Order: sequence, then structure tokens, then C-alpha cells
Amino acid sequence: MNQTPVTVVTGFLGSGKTTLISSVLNQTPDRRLAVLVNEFGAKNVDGQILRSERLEHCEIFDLEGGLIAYSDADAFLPTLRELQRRRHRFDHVLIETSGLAVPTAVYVVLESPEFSADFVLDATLAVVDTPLLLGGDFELGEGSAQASQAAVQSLFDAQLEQADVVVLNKIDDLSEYDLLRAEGDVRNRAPRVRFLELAYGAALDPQLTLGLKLHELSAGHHHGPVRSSPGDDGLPLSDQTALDGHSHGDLGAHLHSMQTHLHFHVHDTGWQSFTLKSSAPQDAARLPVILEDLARKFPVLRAKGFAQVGGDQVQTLQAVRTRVEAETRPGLLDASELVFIGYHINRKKVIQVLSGATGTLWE
Ligand SMILES: Nc1nc2c(ncn2[C@@H]2O[C@H](COP(=O)(O)OP(=O)(O)OP(=O)(O)O)[C@@H](O)[C@H]2O)c(=O)[nH]1
Repeated sequence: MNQTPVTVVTGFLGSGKTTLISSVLNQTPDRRLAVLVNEFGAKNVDGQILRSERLEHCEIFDLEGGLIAYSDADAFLPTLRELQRRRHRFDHVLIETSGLAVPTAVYVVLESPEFSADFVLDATLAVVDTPLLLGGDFELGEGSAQASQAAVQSLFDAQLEQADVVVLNKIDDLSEYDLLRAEGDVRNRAPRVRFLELAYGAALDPQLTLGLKLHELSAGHHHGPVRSSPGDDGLPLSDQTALDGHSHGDLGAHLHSMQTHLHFHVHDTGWQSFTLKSSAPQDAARLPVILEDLARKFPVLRAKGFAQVGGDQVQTLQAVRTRVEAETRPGLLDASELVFIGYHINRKKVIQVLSGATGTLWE
């Protein structure tokens, strides 16, 4: 059976999923890739970022709504049917789930009679914001910090539980001790994980991301020389250079505990997202500082979007809690648009503070 492999990239809000996919796309010009990007916010910023790289060997599909495959109403099935019709045009499908999703419903669709002959799950990668996992980087607004923390922890666990490969990302400022702690933590939370990778800028060798074949029936083989596999000796692996190949042990499909997770999000209505727009030009130096301040005042876990700044420049803003990145390039927008995602965030209060601090109207 010639099935098209599907790699699912999951991970919490802002952990580096889009960065990982972008790195994979840039390293595989010889592979024809379809990338399905699912976002929790109404506006698909990630799809726009990937498209801006103008890579001709891949096609990007936006799936809005944040809960891919969980509802009959979403675009996942029609998109997958379209890919099924044009299957000969793609070597591999990548699916980026929203930062608030658990990919169980995707597995159910892939394994359904309609699609199982044409698609096969290759592997699920979970990208981890390692400083967030370690707890030291988790500054939330007052008021609902505890509830947010609990909600984040349960999502972390649910996403890790589904992962074949865990990518410990954002390790730039971490010590060896922190890395060992993070690896131990992941192994405790997700004992079924097969590979642990360390990454900076979510950059991985594509051989460790695509074509892993972890869910094919014939799995149980080895690729390349394997000197060490995470957890072989019961200890976490801090030096990834020891992994010069990868091993597949007693695989068998994951136990995709659907009943536990299918309605995971429906029950947790605390996660909210909204998009704010402004037609007035923004101050490129001030806006990132204002976003950082907003994340201190309110339980905003993620903010991202594009702002029109002076001199016909467009600023791309990426905030993960209080860490804000901004990049400016020439361009003109109809309006500045920022997506905010958080746990019980109050839209009105964010509008008030953002409008006050920027001296411009946001709505
Ligand atoms: N410091 C640091 N920042 C990183 C690293 N990898 C990614 N980032 C930054 O983290 C931010 C979020 O990255 P994304 O790739 O957009 O994260 P995501 O998981 O796709 O985000 P959502 O789709 O919103 O859940 C961006 O500003 C990235 O530049 C890293 O290794 N270190």
C-alpha cells in the first residue's frame, strides 16, 4: 500500500511548532510537502509567516478554529479530501495543531476507512517550551495565575502523552542541570515517548523529523548505527550527539486514549482568543514593550500579528508570555492586527490598556 506519510506537530502555545516546520521546509527542497496549519486564534498568523518564505515545494493550508478534526464543521476533512485527490503531488503531509489541541481526533480521521488506505501517521512530534516546562519562565497576570498554571500543566501532559518524539526547544539559556531536569520531567510525564531531541530555534535534522515510520505495522526496525536511545539505561539523555541514528523498539500504534481527550477542550472554556485591530500607525519601539507589559498585567500567554509602523514598514510581533520578538520589513497593511490568546483574559481590559499605552484606538 502506497500511503502518504503524515507528521503531526503538536506542542503548547508558542513552543516553536511553526519555527520547526519552517526549518524542516527550508531543509527539504527536494520533498513536495503539504502543510496544514491549525490556529486557535481567528486569524492565521502562522500560515502567513510560512507563506512569506515563498517556498515553491510546499503548499500551505490554513485551518481555523483551533480544534482541528474535532467538529464536523471544520475545514480538516475537506482539506484532507483535496489532498487525497491530489495525492500524487505530495510526498509528505505536515499538520501543525493549534497550541491548545491534542491531536487525537486527527488520528481517528487518518485511521478511518475513508483515509486509511491513502494516509499513514508517520510520527507525532511535540515541541516543548523548555523554560516553561521548568516553570521558571511562567509569569502570568495577576488573578488567575493558579488556574492558568493548572490548565497549562494538563495540556502539557495531554500533548506529551501523544508524542513519539519530544523536542525540547528554547534551550538557549539553559544549563546542563536544567536540561537534565527537563529530560527527566518529560520522561516522567510521558513514559511512551521514543525520542527526545534538544533544539534551539526548533532546528532539527529533517531525518529526525520526516520519514520516521513509527506507526507502520512493519515497524520495529533500526535506522543507522545506534549507540544510545533515550532512556535505554533509565537515565535522561542530555547529549544528543550520542544519538547518531534512531531506534524503534516494540512499537505498535499508540494508545490514543480518545475517550479522555476527544472533548478535552470543550470542557475547558477558560482558553480564549480575540483579534484586535487598529488603523493608526504604531510606534515600532514602543509596541513590543507594551505587549510585554500586557502579559504582566493579564493572563495573556500568546500574542502575535502584524502592525503598521512608521515609514511604510510592517512589524511582525511574536509574544510568548513576556518574551516578545519583533521584526520589521517594508510593507503596507490595511490595518494592524494582533491575536491574543490566554486563560480567562478580558478583552475589554486589554483594549483599554493597549489603546491607552499606544495612544491609538484598538478594537
Ligand atoms: N529564545 C528562543 N525563542 C524561540 C526558539 N524557537 C522559537 N522561538 C520563538 O518563539 C516564538 C514562538 O514560535 P512559534 O514557532 O511561532 O511557536 P508556535 O508553537 O508555532 O506558536 P503557536 O502556533 O501560537 O502555538 C517565536 O517568537 C520564535 O522566534 C528558541 O529556541 N529560543
